[in-house]
Amino acid sequence: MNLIEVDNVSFAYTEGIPVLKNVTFSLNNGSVAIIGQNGSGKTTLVKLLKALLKPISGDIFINGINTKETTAAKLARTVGLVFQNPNDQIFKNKVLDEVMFGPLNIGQSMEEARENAIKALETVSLVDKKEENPYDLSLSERKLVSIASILSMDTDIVILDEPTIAQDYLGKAKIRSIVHELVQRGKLVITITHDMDFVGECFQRVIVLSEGQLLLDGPAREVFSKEDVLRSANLEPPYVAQLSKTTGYQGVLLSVEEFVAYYRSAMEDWERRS
Ligand SMILES: Nc1ncnc2c1ncn2[C@@H]1O[C@H](COP(=O)(O)OP(=O)(O)OP(=O)(O)O)[C@@H](O)[C@H]1O
Repeated sequence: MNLIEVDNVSFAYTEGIPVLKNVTFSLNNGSVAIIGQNGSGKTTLVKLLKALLKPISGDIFINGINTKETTAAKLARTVGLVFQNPNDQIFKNKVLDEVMFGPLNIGQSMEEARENAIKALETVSLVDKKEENPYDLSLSERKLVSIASILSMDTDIVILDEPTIAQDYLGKAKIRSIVHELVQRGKLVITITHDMDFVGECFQRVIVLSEGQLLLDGPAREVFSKEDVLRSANLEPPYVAQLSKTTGYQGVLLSVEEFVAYYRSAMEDWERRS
């Protein structure tokens, strides 16, 4: 059984104006980025995965349960969704209370919830801010608090909506390490993002939506090699992939680490031959 099964799903907010058209894919554990230009249907798709919306045709199964027969609240133990804007998610006036809210809501004891919240705050390096008001923190820190409040529930599926927005270099590095750690622990991590560098560095699989349809679905390296198809959806491969092309490299490099390793071995080759 797949963790997520999306079977021929269509959706419209307004009758006759489809936003998603016959989308089919399945996901298990690992990391998946859903990309596409503005309005291609990414946020709608993750709201469907969380049962905040229901398909008008087709079905979505989460752990075998049809989202038409459940609610977002009932899925809270399985699917955690971190909103793009932390201000839409945060409503407590103490960081610790905010991060404990989810665990308490799914029935954990006070002690268990506190323990899980502290663990989650350690993961995002904000345990020292646990007594503060989230609104006294920077936007970047608030975003990390909203991630912690999902991590504290230890769901099998973690969905991150534009996690790198408002993050500086260190914040992005922190989010990358959180994604890697979750994947290592066997979770399914889904992101929707416009940040192709983040996708290249962090995500194993890429799903491309274009005008509500699934345009590409495959390993990141394969998807980013299809430049013409990406261009037709107004998307570009990660910067490092584009840079490596200018050096004559034939494949697709996805991260700075891969670029440095390639460049180093090319220089060694060149030195050996000269
Ligand atoms: N609540 C809503 N009511 C009506 N139309 C909506 C609603 N939410 C989104 N839409 C429309 O649905 C389409 C898909 O929007 P969606 O937000 O899913 O796309 P997206 O790929 O996430 O875009 P972005 O990258 O800009 O966040 C757009 O045309 C949008 O205007």
